[in-house]
Amino acid sequence: MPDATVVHDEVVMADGAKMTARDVDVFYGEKQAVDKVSIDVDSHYVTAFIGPSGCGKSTFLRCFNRMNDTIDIARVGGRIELDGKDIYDPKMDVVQLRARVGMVFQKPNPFPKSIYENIAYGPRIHGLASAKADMDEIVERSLTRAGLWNEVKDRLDESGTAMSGGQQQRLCIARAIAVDPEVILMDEPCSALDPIATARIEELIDDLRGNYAIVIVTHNMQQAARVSQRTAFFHLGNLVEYGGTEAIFTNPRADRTRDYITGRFG
Ligand SMILES: Nc1ncnc2c1ncn2[C@@H]1O[C@H](COP(=O)(O)OP(=O)(O)OP(=O)(O)O)[C@@H](O)[C@H]1O
Repeated sequence: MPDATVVHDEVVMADGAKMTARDVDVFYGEKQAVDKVSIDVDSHYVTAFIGPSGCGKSTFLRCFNRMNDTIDIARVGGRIELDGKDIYDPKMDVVQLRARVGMVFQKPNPFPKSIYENIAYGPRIHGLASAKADMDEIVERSLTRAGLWNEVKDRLDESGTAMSGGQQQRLCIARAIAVDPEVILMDEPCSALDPIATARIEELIDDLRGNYAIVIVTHNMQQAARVSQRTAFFHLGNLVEYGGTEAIFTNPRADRTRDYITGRFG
């Protein structure tokens, strides 16, 4: 029986959370990867999920927009709500859910289409633009927000896959933004990037903060400390401790958190 999660007062939300997870379990076949995890995600902050490799942080992240549905052997239990609505309700439209809860992956994965089409695809299938001028505006706004417009405005017809890795990742963030999400999930978004491209993504995350609830999985503790205001520490499928980032890094309360932060394991 794991110890109960240590939850700091700072992360208890008076005015309701954007997303909540309650007693979430995930199994891959017989193997349990996430064990009774409960957490609230605030819309105003960046929340970092940290912990040693294999602790279940990516698996848990994928529960928030039902990405685990795409893995045959994955089974999710417990309850996850977005604005108080059960996202695993059979009536939930998963395509709609994934527009509201967007995702950016470890490896930039632009479509093999033009830069313009990478952004326009989502708004088109969701019917967000009726005229070409509306679509042009969405494309410009999304690329501007992702800090990419000035670099690409004269080559919107070029392929998204011909850009640098860092630009591709910002394109993927622009693509997520284009459908007006409320939550953006980022699964190790910088792990394939060099330090300069990483710094730009970290700045971008900071710029986006407040407009979207952002949840980022990272095994880079310095990155979690730089970009997040909330940190959740996972170990062996358990959520060990959840609190303000500064408190987690300077004054952790659980022994397992302290050992990880001070480099004693993981
Ligand atoms: N598609 C899958 N099929 C079977 N087992 C999986 C699958 N994905 C993850 N696992 C297992 O679930 C556990 C948790 O993995 P997960 O990737 O969520 O951890 P993580 O904390 O994000 O690790 P990392 O930082 O290495 O990505 C691990 O034991 C992993 O081997």
